[in-house]
Parts: sequence; C-alpha cells; structure tokens
Amino acid sequence: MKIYFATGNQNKVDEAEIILKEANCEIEQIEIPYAEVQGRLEEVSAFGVLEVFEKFNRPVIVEDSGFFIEKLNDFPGTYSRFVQETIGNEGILKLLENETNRNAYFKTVIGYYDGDNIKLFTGIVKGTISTEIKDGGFGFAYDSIFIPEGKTKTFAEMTTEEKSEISHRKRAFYELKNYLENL
Ligand SMILES: O=c1[nH]c(=O)c2ncn([C@@H]3O[C@H](COP(=O)(O)OP(=O)(O)OP(=O)(O)O)[C@@H](O)[C@H]3O)c2[nH]1
Ligand SMILES: [Mg+2]
Repeated sequence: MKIYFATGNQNKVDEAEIILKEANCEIEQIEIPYAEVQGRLEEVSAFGVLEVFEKFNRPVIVEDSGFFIEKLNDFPGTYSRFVQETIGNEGILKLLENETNRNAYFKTVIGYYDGDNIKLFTGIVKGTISTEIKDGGFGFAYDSIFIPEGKTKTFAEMTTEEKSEISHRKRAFYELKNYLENL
C-alpha cells in the first residue's frame, strides 16, 4: 500500500520508511505546506491533514511531533522546532542545569484523511534528558540529549533502525498501519 506523507522533514520520511519496511507500505513524500495552528499536536495534525487533502485529493497523512520536558511544564511542546532552531540542545541543557527531574517524552500525532473521516494516531516514548550532548552521528534535533527509558544511549547514539524499534514515530506509524490494513 502507498502512503502519501506531507512533510518538509526528510528525517521523518527516512524513519517512516524504516518503520514500515516489513509491512510492504511505500511512503511517498509530498511537499504540500500547511498552516500549523497554535495548539496541541492533535489540532495541528487534524487541521493540517484537512488542508493538505483539499489540495491533494487523495488519502494523505501529516505528522506533528514535539518534545515535552516535565520540569518545564511540557515546554517546548508544539514549539519544539522553533526552540531547536533558536536555543537548541545547549539551551535546553542550560535550562536544566543542576536539575534532578530530567523526565521528558517525545510525542507524535499522525493525522490521516481519505475524504471520509479524520483519524489520529499517537505514539509516545518516555525518557530522560542527558546532562550533556551525546551525539553518535545519528538522529536529529533533540535526539542527542534524549535517553529513552530502559536504555543508556541517547537516540542520537542509536542507529535509525534501533531508534525506530522504540520511538514515538514507530508507535504512531504502527497504529496507522494496523488501521489501514483493516480498512
Ligand atoms: O530529536 C528529535 N527526534 C525526533 O524524532 C523528532 N521528531 C520531531 N522532532 C522535532 O520536533 C519538532 C517537530 O516539529 P514538526 O513535527 O512540526 O516537524 P517539522 O516542522 O520538522 O516537519 P513538518 O512535518 O512539520 O514539515 C522539530 O523541531 C523536530 O526537529 C524531533 N526531534
Ligand atoms: Mg512542522
């Protein structure tokens, strides 16, 4: 089955392809921009997929993800991209300097629309923020400061395949796959 994925983020496409490889799903990235409403991930994905469908007229998905830090009241959340591009991981580590509560999680919400009904598929992975940047050359954005629970390496120290075994994106795309297989 082919899934059209409206995103400007190649990292997401690469991970989705790895996640769905053995499910004979083909991912085709389409570059149809959409407004990201100010709100929760669910709202960004729901409004975004409607806007993309209006222009594309075929079943399509969008994905909105965010990084949520417990001690900072779930900051940066839906502003993750802006925060990554401004203060970056060094800034996040500065905000958490000498902080013992380093709990954080990634969340992905995929919005799917085929003209009939909108479906949202969610994936969450909990973990902690490292005390220093630990970059093994993999991943992107916050991956080099995020240690998923039960692991000792950051996402950026794991290969994309290893990350995609447990990531928020894996969990959301598997929910989508299961839904599409039973359509
Ligand atoms: O370390 C990370 N590991 C991940 O697995 C991950 N997934 C998303 N993000 C970051 O969170 C923001 C999402 O924003 P986002 O969902 O709007 O994506 P985006 O704007 O990059 O692409 P698009 O799909 O909207 O075109 C952006 O800063 C992404 O870099 C991640 N950071
Ligand atoms: Mg975005």
